Amino acid sequence: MDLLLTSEDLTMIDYTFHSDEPLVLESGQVIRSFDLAYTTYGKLNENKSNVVWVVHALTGNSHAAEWWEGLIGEGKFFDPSSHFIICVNLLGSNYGSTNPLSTNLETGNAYYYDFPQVTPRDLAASLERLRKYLQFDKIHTLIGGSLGGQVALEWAVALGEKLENVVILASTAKTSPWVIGFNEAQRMAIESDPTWGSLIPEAGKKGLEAARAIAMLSYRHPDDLKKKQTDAEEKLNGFRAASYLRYQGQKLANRFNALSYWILTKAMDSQDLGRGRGGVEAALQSIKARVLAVGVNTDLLFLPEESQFIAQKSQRGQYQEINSTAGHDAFLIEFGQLSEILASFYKQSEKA
Ligand SMILES: CC(=O)SCCNC(=O)CCNC(=O)[C@H](O)C(C)(C)COP(=O)(O)OP(=O)(O)OC[C@H]1O[C@@H](n2cnc3c(N)ncnc32)[C@H](O)[C@@H]1OP(=O)(O)O
Ligand SMILES: N[C@@H](CCO)C(=O)O
Repeated sequence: MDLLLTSEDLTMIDYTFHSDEPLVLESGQVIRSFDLAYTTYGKLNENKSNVVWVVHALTGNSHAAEWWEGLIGEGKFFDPSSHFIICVNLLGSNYGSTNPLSTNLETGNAYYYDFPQVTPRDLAASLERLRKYLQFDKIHTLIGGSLGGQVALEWAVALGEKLENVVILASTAKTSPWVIGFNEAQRMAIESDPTWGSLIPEAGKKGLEAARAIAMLSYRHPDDLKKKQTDAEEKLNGFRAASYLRYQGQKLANRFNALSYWILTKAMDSQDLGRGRGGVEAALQSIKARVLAVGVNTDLLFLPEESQFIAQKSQRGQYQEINSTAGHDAFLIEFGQLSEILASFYKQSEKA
């Protein structure tokens, strides 16, 4: 496909990529064919050297300029007038890519609970299909946070010299028991929904509300809740923090599917960059690109030490920290700091 011809202006364009070639997953299972919904912003330059590939987090979608509005857009750090920005809805997610509600070609019915387990490495392999299709021999920057960072790290190892810079935000090279525990508690909440197990698209919806409420406690910091959810008046019931979590649960359940949530939290759990590569350190050392790992000082989920480790063990790694009371989700919120951190990272590469 010639994106030089299709991206004549700087507006957002939505596409769907279809792969007919079977994808063999780490588990040994095979997805016979799949779709990836993706969105581009800006215009590819002639030597295709301005590609910025964004990988979204757990419940994100390909509309990166919406959920990262402080970072992508006219006058923003990643400006479509100079960068060609692409973001793909991850396989398994319900924003247009093949997911548990899609048709399983083996049966002719929707996958539902038969959707195969996917890992961040599998998700990276699906992105690689699209890169080849688009004939991008180089990616200038690959950037992702949280689950998106896990996928980006996996892809950075596989891309080798084809990748120049990788930015990993609030993420990890190997999922900690703490994160797996949070995710398991959320899946237990989904399982306890009496509709879970039935073949309806809304299966597990109430359970997903509870799962998101649990997750929010890991995405925020106690100081953030104290600042925003303290009750002014004396009371015995009806606390702000309680209605906040209930609201957040409903907000997610109204836009996200519990089966996709299940698949993607399982993917998050399974991250081990060193699997089959002689360990995590060896895998990080094998990355050829410059690596910027960014932690959040108040992240209670993916700890800053995990980002520091990525930077320390990568050959060309550096660490920066976001200071925020927002907790883990600061990578989706603190645009000013993120822009400064990125500017300083690229400035150094100009000097090198
Ligand atoms: C269609 C799509 O949305 S696509 C996917 C986009 N999402 C993503 O990519 C995922 C990444 N984004 C996120 O996780 C989030 O949007 C974040 C982290 C960036 C910001 O989170 P938010 O929920 O907007 O912020 P915050 O935690 O401050 O909560 C604010 C919301 O809670 C509501 N709220 C705050 N306090 C209370 C309370 N005590 N009781 C009830 N509701 C409350 C606010 O009214 C506000 O509601 P709104 O979202 O309807 O405007
Ligand atoms: N808040 C993020 C998850 C944390 O990385 C999301 O909903 O995708």
